[in-house]
Amino acid sequence: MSMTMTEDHLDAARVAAVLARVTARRPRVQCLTNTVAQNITANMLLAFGAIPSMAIHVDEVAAMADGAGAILINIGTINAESELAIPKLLEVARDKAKPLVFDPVFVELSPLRQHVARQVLRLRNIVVRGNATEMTALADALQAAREHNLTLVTTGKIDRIEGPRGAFSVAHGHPLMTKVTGVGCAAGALIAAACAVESNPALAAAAALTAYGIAGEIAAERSNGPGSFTVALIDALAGLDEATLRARMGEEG
Ligand SMILES: Nc1ncnc2c1ncn2[C@@H]1O[C@H](COP(=O)(O)OP(=O)(O)OP(=O)(O)O)[C@@H](O)[C@H]1O
Ligand SMILES: Cc1ncsc1CCO
Ligand SMILES: [Mg+2]
Repeated sequence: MSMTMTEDHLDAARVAAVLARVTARRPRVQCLTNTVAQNITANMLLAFGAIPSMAIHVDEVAAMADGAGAILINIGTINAESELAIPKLLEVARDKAKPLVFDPVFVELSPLRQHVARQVLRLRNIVVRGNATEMTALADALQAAREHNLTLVTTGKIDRIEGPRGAFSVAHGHPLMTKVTGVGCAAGALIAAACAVESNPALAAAAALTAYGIAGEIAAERSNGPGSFTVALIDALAGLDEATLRARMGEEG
């Protein structure tokens, strides 16, 4: 997606303020996500200070989402049952005005995923987080959905965030983040947790991705490859403080 707005500036204090609200309020994020990324997503949410719930049964997802601070829908391993659970989550998000983050995993690869993504994109006020391939495959539907307050988050070497109330670029992170499956999926969950405590979704996404990217930079310095990087990423996210954010964001002195 091309940037059409002047970008906002994010400083360490604003990131730290969002992180502090997550830690203080411990929002629960109801995640309907893929079977590959469930574990890393739940652990990353805990490291971030949030509470994961990974319920998937079609007859209980609405109840589970009802008291949650935010909802994540990720179609990475969509199956016949989760296809039916998705509309139930959309209904709760709409009726209870809950933040909803949608991750259109591999939407470029199948007509079913295209169909489901377009159903989800009919909902107002959602955040869509995908990589460049996924966001490009949905370009027309994303463009149309901007009419109803969509926030677009395209991750990669530089994360691009664009919503009705602001636009940000986040240049933090490390290439090892692409060598562990589910790191992108977990990013969507962190954005959802931030949206539970920050009403501007673009700011919430930028704060979450800045924290995640900086945790990735720290983890890369402490690890020897993708396996140890995964553990180090969880540790680094859990250990982030405002002084570290300031130093990594060039605000020292
Ligand atoms: N080349 C890179 N350098 C630094 N950070 C990166 C790079 N590529 C991705 N990231 C970071 O990795 C995280 C995941 O983004 P990515 O775009 O790789 O997700 P994804 O492709 O959906 O991943 P997956 O589906 O495998 O979980 C983001 O926080 C992003 O900023
Ligand atoms: C590898 C994989 N396959 C379906 S979902 C997933 C996790 C990364 O998106
Ligand atoms: Mg992905």
